[in-house]
Amino acid sequence: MTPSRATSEGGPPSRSRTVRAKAPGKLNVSFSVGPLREDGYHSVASAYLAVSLYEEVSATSVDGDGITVSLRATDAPSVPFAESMPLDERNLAVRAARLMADVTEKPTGLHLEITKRVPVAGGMGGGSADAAATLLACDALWGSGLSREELAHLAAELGADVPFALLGGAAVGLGIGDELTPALAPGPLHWALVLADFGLSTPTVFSALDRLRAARGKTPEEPDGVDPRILQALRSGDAEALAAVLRNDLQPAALKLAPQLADVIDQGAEYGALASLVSGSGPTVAMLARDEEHAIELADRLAEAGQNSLAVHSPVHGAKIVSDLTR
Ligand SMILES: C[C@@](CO)(OP(=O)(O)O)[C@H](O)COP(=O)(O)OP(=O)(O)OC[C@H]1O[C@@H](n2ccc(N)nc2=O)[C@H](O)[C@@H]1O
Ligand SMILES: Nc1ncnc2c1ncn2[C@@H]1O[C@H](COP(=O)(O)OP(=O)(O)O)[C@@H](O)[C@H]1O
Repeated sequence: MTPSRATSEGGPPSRSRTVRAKAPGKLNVSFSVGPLREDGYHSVASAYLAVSLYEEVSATSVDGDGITVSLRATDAPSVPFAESMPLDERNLAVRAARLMADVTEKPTGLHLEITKRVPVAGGMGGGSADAAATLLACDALWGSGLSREELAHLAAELGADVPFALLGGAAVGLGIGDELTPALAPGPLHWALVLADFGLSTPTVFSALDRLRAARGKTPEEPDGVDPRILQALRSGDAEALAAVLRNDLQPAALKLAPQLADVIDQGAEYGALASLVSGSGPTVAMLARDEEHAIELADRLAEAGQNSLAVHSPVHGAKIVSDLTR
């Protein structure tokens, strides 16, 4: 889609500059959920891994003021209903640009074009990756010169997962998932992902978990960090050790809302995945493989069986600038 561009009437078209940035989707290889807090969030302990599925955002300076956004047709045919992404002020990339403009007191006049590769509402933080890439792109475009730390503060205002999309690699997230400590994970770890043809809303999945716990008379404890065995498995890049300790407290709630995901998890076991896990609030299912060849083989078999699947690796870098062009 071509960005609509307002030019000053009668005058020559202004030169425009485009900064392109990319940021990765994520998996939570461990996700412990504590009690519901007064602000509507849950305290969590998350072990994040950035995966090789990247969102890209092109930020172009345009005449006039206002922020517009469009979806770029992607070369990855696998993103289900990418067009369901909101193309207005609700878009996380637009919210990120608006926040940058407010904080740095820059005039807006901006068009954002998003290349979507991470499934929408898939539990892989695609919108968060768009927000992180936008923060970086706008910082460069407007010459704001914010530090990584200042950008991380802005990221946390946009959503629990946004700081990790900025950081990338592997990290432990406490608080609501936004208080990050990088983790050692030389990797590589290889996965087959199964993308669903529907989305799950993050708040709905958290609420479903609260209801499941209430029905069982369970009061959740404050999470006291990530299981050291997870961090050890990440440090050693040992896929089999990691497979034995993967954890996602949201999984039972996602399965309650979308029972068909249990079949996908069973399929992973049948096809020889080391372990299968719902990613974040779902519905994407991540299957851990022994190595790259195994991940590709798994993804191929799943595709033959009619699933929308692809192989990815982790960890990968966080948000970064890809190009900076003036035309
Ligand atoms: C579950 C996780 C796991 O990484 O990812 P996704 O499955 O969404 O990708 C995250 O916690 C999601 O992070 P993110 O998607 O950025 O959440 P936000 O926009 O900040 O919050 C959306 C809503 O989710 C719920 N929420 C989110 C984070 C958290 N620690 N507790 C919550 O209860 C709240 O209802 C909140 O209003
Ligand atoms: N840039 C964006 N990309 C995707 N979804 C977005 C974006 N901005 C806002 N949204 C809204 O946020 C919801 C969840 O976004 P997403 O990050 O894709 O999933 P998840 O939170 O499951 O990782 C979507 O259903 C969509 O309505």
